[in-house]
Amino acid sequence: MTILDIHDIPAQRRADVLGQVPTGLLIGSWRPAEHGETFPVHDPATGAELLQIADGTTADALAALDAAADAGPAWAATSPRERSEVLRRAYEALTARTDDLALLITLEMGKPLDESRTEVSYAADFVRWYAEEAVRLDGRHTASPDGGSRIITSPQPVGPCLLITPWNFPLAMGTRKIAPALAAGCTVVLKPAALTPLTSLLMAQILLDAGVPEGVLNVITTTNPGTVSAPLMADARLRKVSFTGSTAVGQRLVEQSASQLVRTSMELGGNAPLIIFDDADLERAVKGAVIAKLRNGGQSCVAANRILVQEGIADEFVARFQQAMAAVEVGPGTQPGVAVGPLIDDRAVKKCSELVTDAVVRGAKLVAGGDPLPMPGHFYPPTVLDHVPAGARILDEEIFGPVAPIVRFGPEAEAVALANATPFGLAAYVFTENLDRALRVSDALETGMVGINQGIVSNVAAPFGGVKHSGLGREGGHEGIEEYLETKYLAVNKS
Ligand SMILES: O=CCCCC(=O)O
Repeated sequence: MTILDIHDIPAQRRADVLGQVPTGLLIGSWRPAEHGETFPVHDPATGAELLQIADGTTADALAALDAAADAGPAWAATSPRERSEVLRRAYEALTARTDDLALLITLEMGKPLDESRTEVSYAADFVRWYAEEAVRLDGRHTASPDGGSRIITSPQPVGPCLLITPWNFPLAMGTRKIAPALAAGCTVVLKPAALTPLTSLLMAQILLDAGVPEGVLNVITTTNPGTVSAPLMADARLRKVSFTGSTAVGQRLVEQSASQLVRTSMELGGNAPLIIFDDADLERAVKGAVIAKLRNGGQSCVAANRILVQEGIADEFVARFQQAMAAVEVGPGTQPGVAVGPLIDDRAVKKCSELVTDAVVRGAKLVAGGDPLPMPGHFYPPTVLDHVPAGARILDEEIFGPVAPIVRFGPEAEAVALANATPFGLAAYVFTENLDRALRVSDALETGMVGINQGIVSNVAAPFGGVKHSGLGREGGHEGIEEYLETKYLAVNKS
């Protein structure tokens, strides 16, 4: 591993991009928080304060729902083509601002600039995809079995939505929810994570400039998420909540959804197994394992959390994987050549350290990394643990960092049993050159997504989501817009 020096981008460029971020709340139009309170947003690479922004209250959240509810009927009544064109303009505008948005993502979240650019393109693509889906919504027309009625169905927007997004993909997790909601004719209140709200604020301004009407998109930033979400969940006007984050918070929101029977989409935690069989293409498996582990510094719900390797190939795989992980450059995301930036905060570094120590104490062998880096910011190196025994915490908990625990297995059935031995069920990865095995194992895995011979499943055209404690519903693809639609059925007398 190479640890690069802290080398910042020019102060003027940084000030320019921060100067473009609106610092208020978007409640129809931009406003300060009700009580004028603000909170700081920090750079995880240096700990430096980036900006102070409005700290929203319950009253602000309810005002945002007022704005969304008031704007709802007019937005739902726009033609699909009109909504599509607003979204298409938003896609063009986001793409044109790639450099600004990418720098902002790197400054507040830490990922390397190249990865931030990839996130901007991924995020903008959701907007393009749903601009295209907006004009492809349809229903059915059929006859009742007795021939006495026509049955006509049509999709209707569910109504005002609360969208709660995480810090790890501050732009893409926003557009993955906002774009299908707006395409369906819904209005929204967005609550971004307190650690990374700046990207959402700039994105919101870009969407307004592209023609999203006042009240259709509202943004409440806050350090106290419960004071925003709980009153909205209890309000009969809210019809939908979409959340990406931890399973514990998701469960709380699902409980709260009961009182007003609010529809829920929950994209929650993961514990992805990455399974490598003896018959895998080893080069492809190593490359896939590195990306599945290190994308976003391992801070992703679909990150490979457990690497399961079949005995016959294990020594060779571990040798090559250890070498690839150890060669990765770690440093501030603004530094060229860096592939892994800082973790989001000290707690994340502490968690990685604790999980590694626990595994080693139980008998795992540390073969790369293993200690927080002695530099300012929250840096943890790519780390590989071999022979991790059952019972180690790292096999049961979401790591959210660049640590790869390896478990060796014998027969295929053992791999499937190990993979499924978790309450989570988001993503899994399978590496094998045998098509029958790939499909058989994929069928047996209790997950919403399976990557076959590749370490990335994310794709705007595909339904992203999990089973078991990993959530409810799907985002992306055609399925993603259905989360924001109700079916209305007309019974038309035929006689
Ligand atoms: O933590 C989950 C974010 C998922 C990002 C993606 O790959 O779409």
